[in-house]
Amino acid sequence: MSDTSFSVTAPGEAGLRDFLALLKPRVMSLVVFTAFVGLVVAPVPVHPFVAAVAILFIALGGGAAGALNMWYDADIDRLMRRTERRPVPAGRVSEGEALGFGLALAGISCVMLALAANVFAGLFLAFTIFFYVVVYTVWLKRRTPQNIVIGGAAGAFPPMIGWAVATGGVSLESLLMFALVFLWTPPHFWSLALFMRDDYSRAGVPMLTVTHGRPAARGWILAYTLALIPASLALAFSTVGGPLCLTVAVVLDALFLRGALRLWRRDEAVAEADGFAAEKRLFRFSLLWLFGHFAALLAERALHLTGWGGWA
Ligand code: HEM
Ligand SMILES: CC(C)=CCC/C(C)=C/CC/C(C)=C/COP(=O)(O)OP(=O)(O)O
Repeated sequence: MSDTSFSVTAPGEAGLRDFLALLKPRVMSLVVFTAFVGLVVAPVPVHPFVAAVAILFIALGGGAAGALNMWYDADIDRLMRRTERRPVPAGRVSEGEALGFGLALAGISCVMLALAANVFAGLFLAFTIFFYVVVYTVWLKRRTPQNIVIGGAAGAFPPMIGWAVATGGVSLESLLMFALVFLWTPPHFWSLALFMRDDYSRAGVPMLTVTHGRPAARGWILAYTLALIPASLALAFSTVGGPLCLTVAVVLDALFLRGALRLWRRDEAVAEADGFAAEKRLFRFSLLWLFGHFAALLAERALHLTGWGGWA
């Protein structure tokens, strides 16, 4: 995420980089990539200009959600080392500016997506922003360790939005892409929460590692990784998958499972002593895992256009 972006501006003096940081550009890059793949693999071709405009507004909508999240979370972001330098807690952007910026961008992106693509896609983007900001950030994040499981749905909607841009609707394939991101979110986030537990504890955010301890989180990471495997294979065998997707899925799933098993077996004292190296590795690998699956869908589609790829 973009909280690591530094600015030379003094407190109260917002620079362009600060407003860019409000969009959480690093996280949103993968969100937007999954939306792009959802759009491209759909069976209805989209004019390249419409596709480019749609992706731009999905990116801006995702960024708006990030800005609204940072507006609401400024108090807890101030208490965590990872987030204390963000524009709002650091005082470079006021809460009012972040709120206004987020709301304006959210409104513009949803309306423009509805006009450029279709009303369903625009409403779906609005619902996703609502889900991330209101359901996850405002309602669940500070209340329950299930926050990221339920709230994670927001991050899983973008490939469905991409699909909706092309088709105007929902399908089994777009639901399988949703399931892939939805089941991936807990191992993605909880592996990070294993080595960031103290930050969340300081801020009073009830992440699983704080409320139930690290050993429980290790067990849940393994459980979700096991659930992720059938979802990834089902997607590979669907109409948007093919032999390439299946190969990538088998390799990445095996590596993810190996990493999750390793974390599960780890002794807490050993993990603490080596600075949570294996946990950090699995977190980084989770990003590669998701990117790899969606890149494989894209490659399968490209092969399909040349007469190869796909199951048919
Ligand atoms: C509720 C769901 C999620 C939670 C709680 C979560 C949480 C986090 C956190 C706390 C970080 C560390 C960011 C930092 O450097 O400060 C992170 C990194 C990241 N997340 Fe997630 N995440 C979620 C869903 C997603 C989704 C759906 C995607 C993309 C599809 C995603 C992509 C990324 C990426 C690309 C990074 C690395 C950013 C970097 O390079 O620093 N995350 N996530
Ligand atoms: C198109 C669209 C609207 C997309 C939204 C996609 C989305 C919800 C992605 C989730 C990304 C994320 C960083 C969640 C963590 O928030 P956090 O508040 O727990 O993380 P933080 O502590 O780093 O702020």
